Amino acid sequence: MTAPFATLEEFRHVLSQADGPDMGAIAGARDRNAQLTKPPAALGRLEELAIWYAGWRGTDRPEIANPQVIVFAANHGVCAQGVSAFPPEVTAQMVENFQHGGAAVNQLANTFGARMDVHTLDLDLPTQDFTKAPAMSDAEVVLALATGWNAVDPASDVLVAGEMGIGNTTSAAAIAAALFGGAAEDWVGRGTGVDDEGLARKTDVVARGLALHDTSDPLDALRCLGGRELAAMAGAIAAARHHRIPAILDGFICTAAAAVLEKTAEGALDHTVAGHLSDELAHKRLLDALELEPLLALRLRLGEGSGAALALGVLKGAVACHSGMATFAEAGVTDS
Ligand SMILES: O=C(O)c1ccc[n+]([C@@H]2O[C@H](COP(=O)([O-])O)[C@@H](O)[C@H]2O)c1
Ligand SMILES: Cc1cc2nc[nH]c2cc1C
Repeated sequence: MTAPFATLEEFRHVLSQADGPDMGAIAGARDRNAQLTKPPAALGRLEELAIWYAGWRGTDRPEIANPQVIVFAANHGVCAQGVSAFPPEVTAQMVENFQHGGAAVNQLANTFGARMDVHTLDLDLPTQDFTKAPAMSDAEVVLALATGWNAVDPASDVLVAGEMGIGNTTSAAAIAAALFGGAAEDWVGRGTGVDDEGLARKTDVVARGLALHDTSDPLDALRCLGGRELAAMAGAIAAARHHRIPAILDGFICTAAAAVLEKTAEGALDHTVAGHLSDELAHKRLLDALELEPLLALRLRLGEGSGAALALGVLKGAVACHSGMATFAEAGVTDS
């Protein structure tokens, strides 16, 4: 499928046109939920999840049969500043690992019955170092958004957008600071595990990036501070909305990319749920700013879509209960 935008302004327009959920399906799902063989609200958040899912799928009794995990990989010019515990070549090496099924996310996607696709975005062409120049041109960021958009299978029924990109927690911290304000140190964390010196360098890099660029427009924040994989995740999450495919957000980098959409068009993340709380320090701040409550908190800080893939298991459980359980009448169980 070809992305319905060729410029940032057209992308903005697409976001502004997004439809809401099917209110009839939500009402039907609420009604069904009330008849299932359990005390009222005994399945807690699973009940809300199933009703939310039903609304986006447009049926009161949905199924999850075709979840799609997509991992987007890209490289970052800002790595030259010494902001990661690992060298940039690890990005391409991990892509090979994904392709051979050897990464954590391969196992999690398999465990929860998801197809997994890997998309590289010009790995040999890192973005510009954002302390010196905008990370991407208009054309580059639009191309990355479109790559993400086009990667989504319209026939899938859940999207997990994950990423791999050495240096990208620096990019995500800078974007989060540009979108929500606060100081660089509020948003910078240890990523793959930088030491105290590395953390101080990273904080300075983010502060310099924020000082250099006019990021009052969220899409400019993405272009000037982002990476191609962040733009691709934003494009994929926007495409999911277009196709009425609920999406599960992953960790700090994925949430920063998604936040660009919400800041561009309020409500743009209504079809998403926060899969987990990452151990990257500022993820909590970012989720709070977006008023998102994560499904899981397992101290993961891996990326790749791993936390969201685990949360897919929770969502599948919620939908299976909702659509598969018997009603009080069907089971002959006495209602209250
Ligand atoms: O998802 C997260 O919250 C997360 C937190 C810390 C690190 N990561 C992963 O680690 C890489 C970025 O870390 P860094 O230190 O190179 O900026 C990138 O490949 C991410 O997938 C991911
Ligand atoms: C080994 C490794 C695997 C990853 N997966 C996502 N980010 C990563 C970063 C590193 C360094």
